[in-house]
Amino acid sequence: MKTALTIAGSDSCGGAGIQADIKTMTLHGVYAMSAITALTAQNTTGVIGISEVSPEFLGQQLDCVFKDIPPDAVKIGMVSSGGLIEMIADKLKEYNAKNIVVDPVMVASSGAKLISEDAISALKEKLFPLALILTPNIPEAEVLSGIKIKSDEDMIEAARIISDNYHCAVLCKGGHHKNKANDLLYVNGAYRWFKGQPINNPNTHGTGCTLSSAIASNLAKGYDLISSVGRAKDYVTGALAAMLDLGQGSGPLNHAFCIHSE
Ligand SMILES: Nc1ncnc2c1ncn2[C@@H]1O[C@H](COP(=O)(O)OP(=O)(O)OP(=O)(O)O)[C@@H](O)[C@H]1O
Ligand SMILES: Cc1ncc(COP(=O)(O)O)c(N)n1
Repeated sequence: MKTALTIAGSDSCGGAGIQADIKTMTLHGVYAMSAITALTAQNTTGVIGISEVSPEFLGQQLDCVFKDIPPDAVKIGMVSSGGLIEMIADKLKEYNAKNIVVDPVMVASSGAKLISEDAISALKEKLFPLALILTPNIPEAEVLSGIKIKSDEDMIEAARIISDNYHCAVLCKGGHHKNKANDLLYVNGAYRWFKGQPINNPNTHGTGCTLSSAIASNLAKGYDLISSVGRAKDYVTGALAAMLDLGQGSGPLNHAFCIHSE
């Protein structure tokens, strides 16, 4: 069985973060492991508390995983401080981790800030250079590229700037852009669109976490980067199109849409 590790925050309502990642990896037939960076108290209406682990404890979790069951792919999500990011970068280098997918989570869809300013520079300096692919949404791509994104051409230019700076592939997600369903992959100096039909579903909590862990799952299974992105996009589309409606705010996806429970 192929294996994958998520390094991310726990989401008490189960739709994003570690919980979304473990569901996604499991539904891909991949054995899921976790190293938790922070506990969040949140639901579909917002985040009310964040309790970070210490860098030392995160390091212990990573040692336990890598020394025992080395993952075939690693997904990194919410990491809210510079010290945690440095620890992750040191351990990924120490264990020569492969197939690293970084989702530079900055703000929750409910509006809560999930990262400190010092962590953004640590992400750029320490973690991005280790990544195979970064998966920013539009606001994150604006912060990382330094340009405003208003058009499809701006998405291409932002992804190019980020890819050139950190020497990795960049998937600029279009959920915050006009038609909501078109993502742009920039890799090795060329771009490719992954287009979808916009789904009229306000319940999008965790779409970004789900997409990045689906990419990691497919990489773990041996698919190349372009196939992994295409397959991950199809999975998110299916989970969104299943129209699960839970909670009072922007609810979670149905990660198990492909299993019929009745
Ligand atoms: N209404 C929609 N219809 C179809 N696909 C969508 C829709 N909204 C988002 N997506 C897809 O979901 C994925 C995540 O995109 P998005 O830009 O929302 O990321 P994000 O902001 O990181 O997500 P999150 O909601 O977890 O913060 C992308 O593949 C995007 O195309
Ligand atoms: C622990 C954790 N990680 C990531 C997100 C972002 O996901 P979303 O933007 O869908 O709320 C989140 N809300 N919580």
